[in-house]
Amino acid sequence: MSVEIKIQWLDGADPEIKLPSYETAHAAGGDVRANFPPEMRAEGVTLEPGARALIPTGFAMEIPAGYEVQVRPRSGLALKHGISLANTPGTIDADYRGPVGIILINHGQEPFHVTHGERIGQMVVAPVVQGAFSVVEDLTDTARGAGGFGSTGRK
Ligand SMILES: O=c1ccn([C@H]2C[C@H](O)[C@@H](COP(=O)(O)OP(=O)(O)OP(=O)(O)O)O2)c(=O)[nH]1
Repeated sequence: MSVEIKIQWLDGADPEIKLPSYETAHAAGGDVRANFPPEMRAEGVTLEPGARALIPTGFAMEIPAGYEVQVRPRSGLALKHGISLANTPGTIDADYRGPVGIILINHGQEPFHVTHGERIGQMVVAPVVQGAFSVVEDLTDTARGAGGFGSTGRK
């Protein structure tokens, strides 16, 4: 299934850069690209080891109510270069209309150069269920009870 996600290019964005794109027929995530303003296009951004940076996508978006967009790392960049997102998965709310940015972090040992148009993350559209949080005196008993944080061991 698909839902319409409206994209608006922001001032200074390069409209030649592709919109988030599904690279295979059943890809869950659409790859999203760095879209730098004109003054940054030539040099891009270099992330030193341990550094993080907000990388612009160049667009704002309108997600239908009842959905979110999750921004996730790309496994190839993670494996080869240690590049992830500092807040993975990033959450784009349906009522957000500001610039969408990708918070890259370099967990690798080498500087990583982000070029204009490079695919830096992937966007997964997901349904949202809001919780109706309420205070109660007692919670129902379960076999697990308070066991957690490794209580069942490692094997
Ligand atoms: O990787 C991200 C994460 C968030 N956002 C935008 C969309 C999202 O709807 C908004 C707020 O994100 P979030 O709720 O994660 O941030 P917050 O730190 O709780 O800020 P706020 O108080 O504005 O909600 O920022 C991005 O562009 N990229």
